[in-house]
Amino acid sequence: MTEADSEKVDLRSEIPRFKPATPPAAFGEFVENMRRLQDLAVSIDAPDEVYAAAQEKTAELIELLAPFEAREGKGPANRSMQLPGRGSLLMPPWKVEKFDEESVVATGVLRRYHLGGGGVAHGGVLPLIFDDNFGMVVYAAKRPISRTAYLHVNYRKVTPLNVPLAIEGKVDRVDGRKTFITARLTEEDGTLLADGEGLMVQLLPGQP
Ligand SMILES: CCCCCCCCCCCCCC(=O)SCCNC(=O)CCNC(=O)[C@H](O)C(C)(C)COP(=O)(O)OP(=O)(O)OC[C@H]1O[C@@H](n2cnc3c(N)ncnc32)[C@H](O)[C@@H]1OP(=O)(O)O
Repeated sequence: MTEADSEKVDLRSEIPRFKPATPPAAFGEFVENMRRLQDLAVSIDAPDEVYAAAQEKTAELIELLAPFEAREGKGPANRSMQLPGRGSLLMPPWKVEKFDEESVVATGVLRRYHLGGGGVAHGGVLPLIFDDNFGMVVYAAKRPISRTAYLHVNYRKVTPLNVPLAIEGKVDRVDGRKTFITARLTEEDGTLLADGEGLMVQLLPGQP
């Protein structure tokens, strides 16, 4: 078996196996600094010389990091379960609080770089949170590896920034290859902000 073959799941599908990572000590702080940079990049109103200095520093950073670019599943980003958002900058920095067959709960805040307009979260961020939750529900419920066929979000109230939020998703029903999942996004006091439903379809061998 080649190294590439050993990274495939043979019993359920051929998509890459999810392998949790134990990140190097400085990785978590590096990601948090990158998140802070994202907050600043979307919010600062600085003089030209500040942008010029920042541009030089970011160019240095790119030069430092570029030689270490690795294929999917090799670096710690997206696989570090103990870090907010699994250490992925794509994901909001939320922590998984519950991960079992009954449900998956994640909590966290949305921050400045998630701003849509009017001081509240961009509507497009919510499907990302729901989709990620659905993916974890499929894993936690030990359903076969699946992809999202559809995802429907009902926006019940605007979603505030910098306020503790929680999403809880669970399997609603199963029909052959199809797993239907429902989830609710709430504030700490239980106020419903959005609810969603999705269909995850089991991948067949050979499906990407
Ligand atoms: C420790 C572990 C931690 C884990 C952490 C990791 C978390 C990571 C989380 C990341 C998570 C990210 C996750 C992501 O974001 S996955 C990325 C987003 N999703 C995609 O890119 C999927 C693209 N689409 C496809 O690949 C195919 O269309 C799929 C595979 C979905 C189905 O194509 P396939 O050719 O295989 O199947 P089929 O067409 O015969 O359909 C099969 C059945 O399904 C029914 N159907 C299909 N579509 C729909 C629809 N739209 N509405 C209603 N029904 C629909 C269909 O009627 C049929 O039903 P039935 O006639 O049998 O009754």
